[in-house]
Amino acid sequence: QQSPSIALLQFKNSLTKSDALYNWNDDGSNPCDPHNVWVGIICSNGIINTINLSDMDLEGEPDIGCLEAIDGLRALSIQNNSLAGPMPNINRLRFIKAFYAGSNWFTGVIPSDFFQTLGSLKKLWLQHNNFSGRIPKSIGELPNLKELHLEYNEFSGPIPAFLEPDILTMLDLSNNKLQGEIPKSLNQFDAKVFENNPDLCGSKIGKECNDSPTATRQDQSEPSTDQPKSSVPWIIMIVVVALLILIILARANQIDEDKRPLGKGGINDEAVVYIPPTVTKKAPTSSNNSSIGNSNTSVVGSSSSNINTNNNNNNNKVKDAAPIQPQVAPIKDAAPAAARPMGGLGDLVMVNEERGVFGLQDLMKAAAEVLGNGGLGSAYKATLGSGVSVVVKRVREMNQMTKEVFDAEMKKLAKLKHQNILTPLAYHFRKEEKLLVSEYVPKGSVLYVLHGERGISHAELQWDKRLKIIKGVARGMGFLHKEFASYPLPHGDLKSSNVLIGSDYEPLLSDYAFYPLLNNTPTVQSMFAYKSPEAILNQKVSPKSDVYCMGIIILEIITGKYPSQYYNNQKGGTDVVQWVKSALAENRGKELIDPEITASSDESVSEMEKLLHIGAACTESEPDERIDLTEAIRRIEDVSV
Ligand SMILES: Nc1ncnc2c1ncn2[C@@H]1O[C@H](COP(=O)(O)OP(=O)(O)OP(=O)(O)O)[C@@H](O)[C@H]1O
Repeated sequence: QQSPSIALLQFKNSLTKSDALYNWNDDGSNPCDPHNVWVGIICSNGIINTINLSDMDLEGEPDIGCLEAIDGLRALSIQNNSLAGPMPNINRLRFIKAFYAGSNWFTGVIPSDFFQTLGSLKKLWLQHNNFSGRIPKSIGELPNLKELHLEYNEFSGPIPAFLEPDILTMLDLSNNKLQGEIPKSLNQFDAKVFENNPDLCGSKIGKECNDSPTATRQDQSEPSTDQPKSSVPWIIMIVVVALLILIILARANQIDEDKRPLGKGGINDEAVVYIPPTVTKKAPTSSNNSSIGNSNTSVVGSSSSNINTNNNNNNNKVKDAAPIQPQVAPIKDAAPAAARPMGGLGDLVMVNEERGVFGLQDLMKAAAEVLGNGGLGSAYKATLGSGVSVVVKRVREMNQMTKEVFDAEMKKLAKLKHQNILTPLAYHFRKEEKLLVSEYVPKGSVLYVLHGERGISHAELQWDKRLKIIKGVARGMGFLHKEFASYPLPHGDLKSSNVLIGSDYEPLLSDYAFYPLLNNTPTVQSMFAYKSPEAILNQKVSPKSDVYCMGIIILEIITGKYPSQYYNNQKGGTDVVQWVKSALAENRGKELIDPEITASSDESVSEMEKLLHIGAACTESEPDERIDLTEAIRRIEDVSV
């Protein structure tokens, strides 16, 4: 059998652009050599178990099958590149558990039985590609499948039957061309995961299925081929109609800027504009993809003439910045500030010039990527001409706010100085648009590093780092509770996606102190503090609700489990509160600690257990019985590495 290094080189040779893999060389070096580990390779005890090639600007048609020679390989990510061709031959990696191939240019029909050999597969991420035809039946037959992302493709036909729907905790089939009835076995998922499939029906999305051939097709036996009927005439028709709409929109826009949905309030932002992700992906330079970059591209976001319509020249890529965003409908919201015209819209107010001074014009010119669309609004990463990357958060429903109140709140936030608090850099206020700009933190959030791709940062998330993060979160919370002592919720939205990992693993809290800005709007309910038992039971929140949120993070970090509390319906993830509570009652706390941290720090298990107890005390369901923040911080500070 081939050696792992030969297999890796063969894989590299299948690519037409692989500059990032600069130390993958045929020089007898060992990919796991701790002094010169090959880029993207993650080893455990000298054996390759993960290959993480996300975001490496790779191009070509990857030969993944040759990696079957790497026995220990369990996770592979090629996400966010410009790879193309048919579905890569991952089916030769019979022991693979996680495969991430989102945001590339893969095309074509995947054979129905393609996944048959992949009985160990738990995570399959193929979103934002151009796959077509039916969702392979064999996906539904995977016995261990937990996460399935197929959104933003061209899949058609019925949703296949899932043999193990209860195991499936994360699913997104939105933005395809699926047809027929949504299987009842998928009822645990939010309607969002099926949206933008005009021909789907079922009680889940409130659309009755009639007996039309479309609606009943999934009950019939599968046709002999997965290929849908010729769609060429339809495509021509759609393109013509789209062009007509565009021309009309462009005219309307010229006539009266204020009549655009984004120009005036009153129209639901979500219904108005979205950036088709295939438009913002970077097309591979080596393959002939011209059709992707032209007529489609002019549809971007709105009728703005400022948008860069030449896809081959722009660097925008839809980035799956946080692969774990279960309650989020990604990439569907208004165009980023960076992609909209600013005529007469006022400018940014800079409140912190440490990262330089910039204005809306600079944001407009910046390469923008969608990071996500959370409960409070959507977030974009924009890389300015100066090379500085910032995050623009477009917050929903702050419309009742007067400019004076908003200014005052922003200035308060800008003054905060604490090593565990991310302070804003700038903001923008218009009656119908509020933007908050902050520094982009490259490592991402605790959510991402802990549960997302098992990359280098994850491997580094050992006991000492986890303790550092928990202490930093506690210190940041202590600071916010002093600064905003009069607020019912000094933070309000503390959860692992709002804890960013700064340099040297010092955590930075973000999205805090929004309560006064959101109060009296439905959006306030999206804050995580509203998932505390007192809020669920009687809509009451208090600073103790923040303590509950902190407890969830502590339990999440120590157990390594994704808390069910982050889901809207609590039907996925682990109920960390109950799980820890019952285990502690039976003196079994040790069993719950993430084996990834006990393996290398066995001597510290008793300290880890202390944190489980603190987490449990913070998540007591009765606020009166819940430990208060000062006491929690004191106990956390007592824990040592
Ligand atoms: N400054 C930043 N640097 C790097 N990543 C960020 C930054 N701000 C946000 N993110 C990441 O971008 C993604 C989207 O953020 P966003 O705040 O919109 O969603 P969220 O945290 O999931 O939900 P919510 O809106 O309820 O806070 C999250 O995964 C978040 O961790």
